[in-house]
Amino acid sequence: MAELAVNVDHVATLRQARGIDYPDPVAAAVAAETAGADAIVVHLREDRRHIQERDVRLLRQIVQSRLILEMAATSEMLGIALDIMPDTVTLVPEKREELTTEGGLDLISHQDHIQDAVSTLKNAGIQVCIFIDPDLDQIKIAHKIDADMIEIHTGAFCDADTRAEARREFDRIVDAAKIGTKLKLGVNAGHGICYNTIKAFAGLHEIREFSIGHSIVSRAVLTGMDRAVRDMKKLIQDLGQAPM
Ligand SMILES: CC(=O)[C@@H](O)[C@H](O)COP(=O)(O)O
Ligand SMILES: NCC(=O)COP(=O)(O)O
Repeated sequence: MAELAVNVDHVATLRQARGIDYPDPVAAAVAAETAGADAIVVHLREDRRHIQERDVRLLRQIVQSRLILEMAATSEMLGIALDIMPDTVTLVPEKREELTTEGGLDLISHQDHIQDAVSTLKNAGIQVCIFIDPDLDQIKIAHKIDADMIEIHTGAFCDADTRAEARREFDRIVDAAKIGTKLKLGVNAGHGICYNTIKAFAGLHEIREFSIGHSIVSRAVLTGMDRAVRDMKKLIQDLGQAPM
C-alpha cells in the first residue's frame, strides 16, 4: 500500500497571516502522525512565507515517522539541511513570485548543479528525492545523477480543465512511474492532489508515497469548524450573565 506524507505548510500560512504563534505546524504534524501519516513534509521557502527554520528544527525533534524537507538547491538551504538532518530532502525549483511550485526541476538545464547537491546530501546520509515533471528525459537524468527517489509533479493532472487534458496528463504520470520504477528509483507523487483526484491512482502500484498538503489542511479547517464554534460558544456561555 502506498504511504501518505502530509505537508503542513499551510498551517503555517495561517499563522504567518497574523504574525502570531498559532496555529503551529508542529502541533499539526503531531496530529497528522496520530491519524496515521507516514511522513511529515515541509517546504522551507527562501522567502519564509510559511514554514520557518524554527519549525523545521522542532519537527526534527518531534516527528516520529519521517521528516521530508522540500527546498531549493541553494547553498543556504543545503547548509540548513546538513545542520538539521531531515530523513529526506526533496529538491524543488523555486521562484520568489510564484503562488506555489509551478513545475518540476529542470534537470536538463541544471544537471551539474543538482548533481552536486545530490552528492553533498547523500554523503551526509540524507536521502534525496527530486521533484520532476512526468518527463522521461528528466527521469533518466535523475537516475544518472544518483537520486534515490523522484516525486512526480501531479499538478498538471490535478489542475486540468478538461477530461481529455486530465487523461493525457495522467497517462504521462503512468509512463513516468513505470520508467522510474524500472530504473530502480523510488517513485512518489505530489502536488495538488485532492479527495477526488487521488481516486485516479487506483491500481498504479508503482507509486510508493503520495505527498499531500493543501487539500488536507483545507478539509481540516472545514471538518473542524463545528467543534471550534461549539468550543467558543461554550466558553461564552460559561462567562455567565454580564453584570448590569
Ligand atoms: C513541491 C510541491 O509541490 C509542494 O510541496 C509545494 O512546493 C509546497 O509548497 P507551497 O506549500 O509553498 O505551495
Ligand atoms: N510535494 C507536494 C506536497 O508536499 C504537497 O503539495 P500540495 O498538496 O500542498 O499541493
